[in-house]
Amino acid sequence: MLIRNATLPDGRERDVLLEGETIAAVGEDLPMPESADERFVDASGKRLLPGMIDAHVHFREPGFSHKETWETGSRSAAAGGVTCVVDQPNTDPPTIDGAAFDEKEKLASEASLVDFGINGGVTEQWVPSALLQRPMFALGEVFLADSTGDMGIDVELFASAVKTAARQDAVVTVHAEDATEFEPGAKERDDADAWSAYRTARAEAAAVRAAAEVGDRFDAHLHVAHTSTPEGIDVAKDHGMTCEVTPHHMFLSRRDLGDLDTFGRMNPPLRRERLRSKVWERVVDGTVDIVATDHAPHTREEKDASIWDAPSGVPGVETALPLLLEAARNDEISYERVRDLTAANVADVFDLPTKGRIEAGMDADLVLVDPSDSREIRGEDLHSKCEWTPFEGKQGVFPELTLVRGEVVYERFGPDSAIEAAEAGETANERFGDAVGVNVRSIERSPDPDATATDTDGEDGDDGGDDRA
Ligand SMILES: NC(=O)N[C@@H](CC(=O)O)C(=O)O
Ligand SMILES: [Zn+2]
Ligand SMILES: [Zn+2]
Repeated sequence: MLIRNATLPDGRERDVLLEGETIAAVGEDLPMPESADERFVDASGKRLLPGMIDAHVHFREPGFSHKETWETGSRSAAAGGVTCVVDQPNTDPPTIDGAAFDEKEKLASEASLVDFGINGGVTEQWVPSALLQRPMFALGEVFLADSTGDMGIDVELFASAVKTAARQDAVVTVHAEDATEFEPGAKERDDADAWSAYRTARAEAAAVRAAAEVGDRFDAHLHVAHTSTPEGIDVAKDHGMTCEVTPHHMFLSRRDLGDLDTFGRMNPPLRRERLRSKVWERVVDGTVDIVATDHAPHTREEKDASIWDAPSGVPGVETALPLLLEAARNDEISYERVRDLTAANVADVFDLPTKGRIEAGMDADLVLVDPSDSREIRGEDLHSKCEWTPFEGKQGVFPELTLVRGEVVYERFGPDSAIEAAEAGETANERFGDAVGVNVRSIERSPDPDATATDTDGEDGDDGGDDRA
């Protein structure tokens, strides 16, 4: 494929030539393809970005396929310009041992339209040696307070997990809320804002501080998931941790709960508008490392309950890049910053040397958008199983074309897309032969074979069940 005259995030206009799964060349006036099998895309006036790497999704399989599946979640990702996702461990069974990891990896390999990583989780029953022997993306999200799945753990188990991960150079991603800082008085209320009043902003900063202490002790790479407050972000960065921000904490606040009602319940919760705007400042100015969606779908029926009974979490994988591109189109953030937050920095934080940039030799994970084509976001147009969005009515710039390692996985106007295949009742595998998605840790991503060594000072045994931490 030759993509001609695309505007790159830094504003240069270039041709991009793809060969197989990789970007073969980025240059000016590259020769037209000779073979009729090769495709030519005129990208004049359009923006080409590296595909988003979403380091935080909950695709719900195995266990909760009524909420989302690898097929529907990855379809939603592809349509939103996300070419690689990282799945979190609060499934059923939870991804805490070898068998659960293998089961999830099989499901993802068979159905995912986009590349993926699978995280390993930590509970009293986790089997660290089995997880670390596998192509696990990172450890996490490790829950310092209960969220969906009730996988909250105490600080001692957290410290032991961080110690184990640090010895193997695995990143640990942390859900940082400290339940001892929640506000029990809020439980008297039953309006949707009570959730935000209950799970306080100070609970985040306290947990980030506690995590930082543990991280320092073991010289570990800690990454704080879904930071939602300026203080949480600042504490994380002051302690040398990396951090992510979700689209809902960038673009929504407690003011929106009047409309969202219980559909706006998530962990950490929406914050005051004053805090939201300071979070956004830190996204724009480069303090925040990455944007990750925490795509956490639940059905309408499940969300339509009292604020204390509704499950926590909102979908977001399909709307994150479109919302950021809308902000870029309105000069609220630069395209380069969008590239860094959604791709380049993610590849750096999680060490994915062939992803996140449009350069010769990199994976051909690409998104083409027409910046003048801003559309209203409507839940019914999205491809996730949950069919609703907290961003209903906002504007977004959606992809025209999404490629994963050179393969078209989404094309808005063309027939050659996996989404069309799905809509015609074909699976992605039927349309493309082999599955498109590949576990990014299992394909030549680990330059140092010792980095995945299994021996951890003899403390953890084989792939057995008798080595629980
Ligand atoms: N964010 C949420 O509110 N919910 C997530 C879990 C999580 O990320 O804490 C979910 O899996 O539903
Ligand atoms: Zn979380
Ligand atoms: Zn999450």
